[in-house]
Amino acid sequence: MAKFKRVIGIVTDSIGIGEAPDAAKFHDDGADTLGHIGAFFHGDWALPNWQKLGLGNIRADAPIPGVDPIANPIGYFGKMYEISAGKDSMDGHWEMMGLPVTEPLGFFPHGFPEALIKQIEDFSGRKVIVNLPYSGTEVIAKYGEQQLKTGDLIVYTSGDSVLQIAANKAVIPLPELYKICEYARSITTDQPYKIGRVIARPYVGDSAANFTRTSDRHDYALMPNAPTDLDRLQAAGVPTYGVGKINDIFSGQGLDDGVHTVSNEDGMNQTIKQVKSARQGFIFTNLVDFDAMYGHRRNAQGDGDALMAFDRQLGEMMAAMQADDLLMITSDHGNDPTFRGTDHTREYVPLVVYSKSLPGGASLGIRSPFADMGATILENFGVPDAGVGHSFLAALK
Ligand SMILES: O=P(O)(O)O[C@H]1O[C@H](CO)[C@@H](O)[C@H]1O
Ligand SMILES: [Mn+2]
Ligand SMILES: [Mn+2]
Repeated sequence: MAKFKRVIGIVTDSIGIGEAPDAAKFHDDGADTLGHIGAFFHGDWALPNWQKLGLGNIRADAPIPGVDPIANPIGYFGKMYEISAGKDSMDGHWEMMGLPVTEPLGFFPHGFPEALIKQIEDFSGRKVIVNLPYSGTEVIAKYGEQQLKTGDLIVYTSGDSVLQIAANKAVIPLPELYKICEYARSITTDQPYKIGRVIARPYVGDSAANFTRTSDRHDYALMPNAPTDLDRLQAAGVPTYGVGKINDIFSGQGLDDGVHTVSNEDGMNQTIKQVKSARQGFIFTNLVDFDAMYGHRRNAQGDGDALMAFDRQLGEMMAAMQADDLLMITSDHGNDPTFRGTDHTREYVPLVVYSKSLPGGASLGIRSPFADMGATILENFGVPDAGVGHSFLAALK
């Protein structure tokens, strides 16, 4: 019988806790999302609920300003580093679920090859402009007015394996944008492209001053190339439920059901709603605002405010939890809002684990790969794992 009837896994997307052992390989040495947000606030901010679970105890040697270690955390705490070739959301989430991404995904720092662009132009009947790495808000501010006049497609990428198409809904209706993205997805799945995600980036507005991206963004990810822990749970009859971007990241594979969300607040409300319901099994939640609204925008104030808002909802969630619930909070990569550039940063991710029926107070140490999370969930539900991760279930005592 499962030790915990329900496991709730929350990914605070892009909240790293200091440079990973291989950060230099990614030119990310010195990155520290949580530490630098704390420093930005001069310690004058607070994450009291997360801190109670042990967030500040993860690196007592180099405390996060404003989130000090405490004497008796009620949760278990540690940090993890990933072994995947990249530092994108897919790498992080797939690795959590037992499938590290070892073959690097296609990465096009100078834009996509002409032949691919031509295929997209031929299919859509529209011209492609930009075709360079860009911040998504900057690219529409710069080229959105041109798009309004011409109906051209704004194609851009980033430091991740992504092909993104920005389209003003007034000139390129949403169904058409989705169709073009589905087509782009279908031709970039295999080598020589093997692009992690094609992303539809709709926005509204009639001038650079008011262009605003909308929440009907859609990610078309590669299908997992092997079974993940979600598939293993599902095959064993353990219910699986995704909140937010989870369904997109796994292309729905291994998920029984789920809900898309419009914000972190909505994501937490949806998760709390499930916790208050009779649902059992694994609830997997992604909170993407930290990443999309603040990390990539290099907005430390916004990131910190969003973390404090999350912490308040975390308090609500802890109050709603039952004795046989297990909560895990972690992240998929870093995105230091004080770092150069606008890309993800290769960092450790925090791990805190909590249940009302456990005493807490112990360290889970430095763990790798992220698959330790999935292995623990599988062991809890009595499902054999693939041997990639190492379960820490026995340490929860
Ligand atoms: O700058 P925007 O459009 O937010 O895009 C960012 O979001 C993408 C996927 O989450 C990242 O690869 C980065 O490019
Ligand atoms: Mn992410
Ligand atoms: Mn991102």
